[in-house]
Formats: sequence, structure tokens, C-alpha cells
Amino acid sequence: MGVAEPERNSRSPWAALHDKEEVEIHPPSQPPDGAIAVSGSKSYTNRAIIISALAEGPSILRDILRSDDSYWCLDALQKLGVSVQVEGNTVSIEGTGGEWPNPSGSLYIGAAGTIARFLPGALAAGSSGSWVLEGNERLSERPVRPLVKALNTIGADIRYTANVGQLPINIKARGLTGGMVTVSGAVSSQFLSGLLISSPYAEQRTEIRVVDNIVQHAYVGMTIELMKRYGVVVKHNEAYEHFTIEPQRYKGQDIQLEADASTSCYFLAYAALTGGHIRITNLTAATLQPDIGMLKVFERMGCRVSSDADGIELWGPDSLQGGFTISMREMSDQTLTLAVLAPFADAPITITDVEHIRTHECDRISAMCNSLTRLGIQVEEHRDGLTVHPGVPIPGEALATYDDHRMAMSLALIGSRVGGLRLRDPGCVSKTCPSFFEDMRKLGLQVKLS
Ligand SMILES: O=C(O)C1=C[C@@H](OP(=O)(O)O)[C@@H](O)[C@H](O)C1
Ligand SMILES: C=C(OP(=O)(O)O)C(=O)O
Repeated sequence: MGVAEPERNSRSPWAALHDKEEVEIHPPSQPPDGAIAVSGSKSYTNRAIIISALAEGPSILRDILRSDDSYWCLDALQKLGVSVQVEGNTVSIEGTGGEWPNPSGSLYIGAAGTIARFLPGALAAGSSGSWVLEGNERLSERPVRPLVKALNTIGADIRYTANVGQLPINIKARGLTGGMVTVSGAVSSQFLSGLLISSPYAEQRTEIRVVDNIVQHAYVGMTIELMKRYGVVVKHNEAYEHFTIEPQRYKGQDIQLEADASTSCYFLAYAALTGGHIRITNLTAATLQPDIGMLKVFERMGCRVSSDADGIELWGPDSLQGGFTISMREMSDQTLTLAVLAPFADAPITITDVEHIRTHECDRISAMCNSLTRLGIQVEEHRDGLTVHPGVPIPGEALATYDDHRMAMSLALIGSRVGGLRLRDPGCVSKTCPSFFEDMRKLGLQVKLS
């Protein structure tokens, strides 16, 4: 697989490490014993930003994630004329009730899948306006067709301005009619979330039927939960196959956002790999974020995990246990984390059911297989996953990070066990965790940026 040069234009003013080409990592001098408060959930932050803009009245969002993905989301709203005020990690948004003050413009959204899938419906729900939504090159390759098709079925006018099925798209607002619509969730759950977020603003009831199996159900649950906090009710069956949304309006809210469970897993994995102890001080196991499911995986690998009302902590074992096959379909952002734990386990680990991550920030299955192979680890690539065998990674030339925050954060963890691991373009972590290397340094990992 060819490795494209990172697209630094998608790095926002909230990104870190702009001037850094490489990071070199060495294990901590002793196993870590520390605590960290992780920044806000990307998924909740971008949902809350968009729903607050659609709402009637003001909203305050506390402890947002400050990263590229949330920056581009707020930037798009400001370009749409929405009044947004950012003070540290707190954002105040004046809801527009679904009418966008700036009737035209070009909205650049970097590499953020959430914005690409949540904003089109919100824009189309307005009664007038015409905007072009564009992202970086990789985001333009990622699928949007099922979403566009579904939104057009309920009255939207969305057209591709370059290649069919890809960003950029032109959204002409003329209101949504509602009605019956089908959508696919097999490639991305975000299509359904985007459709749900905009549906209450349709003229009539919207009935959504999912035609296949959604890849990560919990993200749909998070969407419905947040909609409810803004006063909008979604009726659905337990399996998330059909949904009914009556015309309703979001009401502005004051929301305390949760910490990001996906990001938390890198710090927990660090303890798992080093026989150390890490406590996440601001996330509980009660979260709806699916990646919390990694706690069970860590336990299965021999870690001790404890969670209470204040946080989650993990103690790494003397040696990690492997020898299992696991479907990561419902928490597939953690595929890469598990793949870097696997060489240090006592038997192979096979990950299945994650073909859809080939259309994430990079083809993650291929990229991880390639990276582990370069480190001398035996891997087998499958259509829908990979098998990783135990081995000792041997760092050689600096590894590519594929402009993928999760590739960078996962591969960095290997450096907690073997000295001299080098990664190119460490700044790509800014998509969701600009402070990653600084945070890891504070927890004892030896990090040299150049
Ligand atoms: O709705 C969301 O916030 C997300 C849904 C998931 O995407 P897919 O359903 O496209 O895999 C996940 O991988 C992504 O990081 C965030
Ligand atoms: C798939 C991811 O992001 P996106 O929101 O761009 O889909 C991710 O963060 O792993």
C-alpha cells in the first residue's frame, strides 16, 4: 500500500506539533503509576456542536474536545453565520432553529467523518441556502453515498460537485419533507446518526429502516441519547432496525461532555503493556461510548481493571495473554490498539468483522499489517481483519503514520516496550488528541520530538 504524504492543510489551529517531522520513543525507566484526565469525546463534541446550532436558544458545552475534528466543526458553523464563542474548553452556541444566517459559502471540514456525515442533513433542513462541503483528500475518498441518497429521499437537494459518491457535495437547502426512507449502516453507522440528527426538522414524520447490519450500534445509541437531552424523542426497536421521528425542535442545553473513551484506551493500553498502573480520572464504565468494551478485552489479556463512580484504572500483568479470536465490529476504533498489544501476548490474536475500517482515515487493516511486518512481526491480513503473532518488534526506519491519529497513537505504544521506535508525522494525532505525546511523556514514556 502506498503511503501518501500527510495532508497538513487539514491540521487546524488547535493542532500540535506543526513543525515536527518525527518522534522517537523509548520505554519508561520504570512501569508507569499515574493518573490522567482525558479530554472530551470527539463523538459527543461534534454531535453536541451541530445539535446546539440546530436548537432553539443558547447552549453551553463544557469540556469539549479541542482538536482538529472539533475545530473544523465550529469553524463550519461560524462560516454559516452561527454565533459561537470558545473560552478554553467551554463553547457557547446560539441556536439558529435550523435556519443558517449565511446563505452560501464553502465549508472545509478537514478529515472529520463525523462532520461529513452529520452536517449535510442539518444544512438541508434549512429553508434556503447553498453550500459546498469539502474535506481533505482522504475524507473525499470515504463513503457518503448512502447518506446523500437517504437525505435526498426525504426531500434534500444534495449533489456531487466532482466525483459521484464523494465529497465535495453541494447542499441546497429547501427543507426536508420526511416520509419513509431506507439507509445502509454496514459501512458506517454515521450515515444513520446523520439522518437521525436532521429528521426532527422535517415537515412530516420520518420513518427510517436500516437495510443491513449497522457496524457500530453504540454510536447510534449515543446519537439518540444526546437528541433526547435536547428534548427530541426517537422511537425505535431494540435492534435499531427501524426508527420513527416526529417533527420536533431541539431546545438549547447546558451540557457537560464525557471524556473520550477511545483516547482513554491508549493510556490504559500503556499500563497493560508495561505492567504499570494508569487511572483515567474522568470517565466511568457507564458510558455509552463503545470503546469502553476494551476493558473486557484488557481483562481477557490478564489485566486487572477496576472502575468506580470517579474513574477507571488498570494494572498491567507480568505477561499478556493471547490465543483468541475476537470480533471488533462494535468497537472497531480499538482494532489498532489491540493489534499493537498482540505481539506482546503469549499466543496469536485474530481480529474479525472490521472490513469497514478499510474506509477510515486510511485502510487501517492494510496499514497495520504493513507496519507490524516492517517491525518483524508475523501478521496475516484478512479481508475483514488480521491475525497477529507473538514476537519482538525490531524498530528499523521511521514508520509511516498514514495521516491517521489512531495509527500514530497505537504504534507509539510499541515504543513502551522496545527502544528506538520512530514514527513520522507525529502531529497527525491532532485529529482527536493533540496532547497525546505530551500526555504520554508526563506518564513516563520517553518521547523525543524532532
Ligand atoms: O458516530 C461517531 O461518532 C463515530 C462512529 C464510528 O464510525 P463508523 O460507524 O463510520 O465506523 C467511529 O469509528 C468514529 O470514530 C466515530
Ligand atoms: C473513524 C474515525 O473517525 P471519523 O470520525 O473521521 O470517522 C476515528 O476517529 O477512528
